[in-house]
Parts: sequence; structure tokens; C-alpha cells
Amino acid sequence: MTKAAEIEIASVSKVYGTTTAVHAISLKIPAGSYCCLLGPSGCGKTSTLRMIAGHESVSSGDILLGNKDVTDLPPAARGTAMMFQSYALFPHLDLVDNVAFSLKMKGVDKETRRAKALDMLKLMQLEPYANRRPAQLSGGQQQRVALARALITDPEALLLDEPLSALDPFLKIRMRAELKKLQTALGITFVHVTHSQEEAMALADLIVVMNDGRIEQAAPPRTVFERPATAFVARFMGDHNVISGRVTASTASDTLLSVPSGGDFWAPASDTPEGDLADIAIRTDRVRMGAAAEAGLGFTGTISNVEYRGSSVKLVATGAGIEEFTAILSDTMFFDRPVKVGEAIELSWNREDVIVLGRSH
Ligand SMILES: Nc1ncnc2c1ncn2[C@@H]1O[C@H](COP(=O)(O)OP(=O)(O)OP(=O)(O)O)[C@@H](O)[C@H]1O
Repeated sequence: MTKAAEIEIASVSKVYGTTTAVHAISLKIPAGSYCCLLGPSGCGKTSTLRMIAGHESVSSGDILLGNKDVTDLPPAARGTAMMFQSYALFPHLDLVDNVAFSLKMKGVDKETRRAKALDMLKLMQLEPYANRRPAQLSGGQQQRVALARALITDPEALLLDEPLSALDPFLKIRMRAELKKLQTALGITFVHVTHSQEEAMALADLIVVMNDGRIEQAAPPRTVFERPATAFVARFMGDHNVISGRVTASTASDTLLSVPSGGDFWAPASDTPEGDLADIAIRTDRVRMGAAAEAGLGFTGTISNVEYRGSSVKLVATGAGIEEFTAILSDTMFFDRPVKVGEAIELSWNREDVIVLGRSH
């Protein structure tokens, strides 16, 4: 089970009646990688996954699996397998028959399919439960049965629709680690739909951030976090402050961003012409208390919330035309000079911490 396929999505759209759920997206998912489709509810990630699986037709565009055009092939002929959010297990069948089901559909003889199902159950450490029915298992065990059932067809790519959403928080983190281990061991391509940025960061080699049927950014987790492409990505990934304003001056090296009825902020040179709207992001953990070293790298705000988090303290401030600006300070930094809600405070950051964001489509 080591054949992995690259997945290529070429200008794929999905239209349901009058709703365009996916707008001509293009994406290459490298063979053997762990890809997470990430975005808020309704952004088109499940539609995209279902089109890769063949459970949903493509309105326009092509889907290639390892250079083979699978756009018009039925799900079972594609080389993909899908694991559903609800696991979709048959309640009246024991685990062996649940796992062996797709082989039965393919006409594989009983002895061969039962032996293969037992192998898969062994891989998932479920052998002792082989004769149980799904209702006699825990949530985590049911999830492993669903994985075994998807993997029994030796797919080149495994497609997972919110695979962890039915689990409690503790199990979610444990199963997350198991999914990653499994993907590494099998070496096949995984495409995993989630709305949790934490899950995507923990698992993915490639994060595809979707918004309103379009791809905002497709990059490794560290790039998405450190260099979010758009204001949407910066806000959705969290841990970033976004300042939106208008470019009021620019030189070869600097841009001045003016917040409407607010402050002026420094940004590196960008292509945005004077007078146009622009966004910058500053990581919440790069903000400090104290005056800015240079103009445009800070502001005086009023504290609207203080949250103690153990090793850090989260401050939220308002000022300079910015409604909500968050600073995550180390506990020592905060307790050196504790501040309270309602107090005025100077917040600042360094030039190298200013990220210029692109515009969404
Ligand atoms: N069968 C359908 N008929 C009509 N509209 C649909 C259908 N399936 C999805 N949609 C619409 O297409 C858009 C994208 O839906 P999709 O399920 O792909 O999003 P999603 O990002 O996976 O959301 P969620 O996280 O809530 O599952 C939504 O506006 C949704 O209402």
C-alpha cells in the first residue's frame, strides 16, 4: 500500500442551481502529502472533496489523479477512498463485514475479503473487536473502523470529511496524532476537510484556505501562519491583528497606511497605489507594551479586556481607529507592569513584524 497519487484540480467549479459553491479553483496536491482543506462553514471545502471522490459531479474543469483524468469516472474506479463525517457504518454488520463491504461489492470471494478485513482491523488495533457491531464500540474505535473500511481498497488517496468532528476534545487530539502516523506509515495522499485551523496546522503539509468558493492561500502551515496572503487568512488563522486603511503616501521603501479617523501606520513598500485600500497584519505575540521606537509602529489604546492564560496574558485594546487589537504578553512582561481594563496603554511592534496582505478575489 505505498502507491500515492498527485491530485490535480484544474479550474474546477461547482454550481448547485443558482449557487456557485466552488469558483474555478486550481490546485496541485503532491503525491504522498497530507493536505487540509480549511475554511468556515459553506466555503466549498466539502463540495471540493466530494468532487475529488466522484460523489459530486464537476460543473466545469478537470480532476486528475496521478496524471489520469478521473473527472467522469465513478467513485470506485478512481483510486480514491472516502471516510465520511458520520462514519456511515452498517449497524447490523459486525466489524469484519463492515470493513469487507467494498470488496464484497467488487465480487471478491468471502475468504479473501475476510482475511483482508482482518488485516485492516489489525492495522487499526481493532482485531479483538472483529465480531462486534459498531454500536458496541467507542467513538474513537468507530472512527478507526471507518478508516479501515476506506483503506481496504488500497486507495492512492484517502479523502476525509471532518473525520474528527464527532469526537470529544481529548479523543480528537489523540486520533489526530493517529491520523498523522497512519498517513506517514501508508505514504498515500490524504485530503482532510476541517474548519479547525489548529487541526490543519497540526496535520497538514499543505493547507488550502478556502473562502466563499475560492482558494485564498495554498501553502505549508508555517507559511500560512507567518505570511498570511490576505486579511481573510490572517483573521481565520487567528493570532494576528489586521489593520485596514488607505495608502496615503508611498516611497520606494515605505508605505503609510492611514486608518479612517484613526492613526497612521508604517508598512513596507507595496504595489498598492496611493488612495487605495490596503491591509497589514501584526502577530499578537509580536506586540509589546511601551512606546514605539519609530512613528507608525504603535499607538496608544485603551484596554478593553485582560485575560490571564497561565504562561501568557491576553490584552485587548481599542484606539487609533482600531476596534480590537490583541497583544499576547508573557506573564513576566505583564506582571512587571500590570494594567487594568480602562487604562490607557502604549502598544508597539518592530518594522520586521509588519506583514503586507494582498486583496481577496
Ligand atoms: N446539494 C446542494 N444543493 C444546493 N446547494 C448546496 C448543496 N451542497 C452544498 N451547497 C451549497 O454550496 C456551498 C458550499 O457548501 P459546502 O458543503 O461545500 O461547504 P463547506 O465548506 O464544506 O461547509 P461545511 O463546513 O458547513 O460543511 C454552500 O453555500 C452550500 O449551501
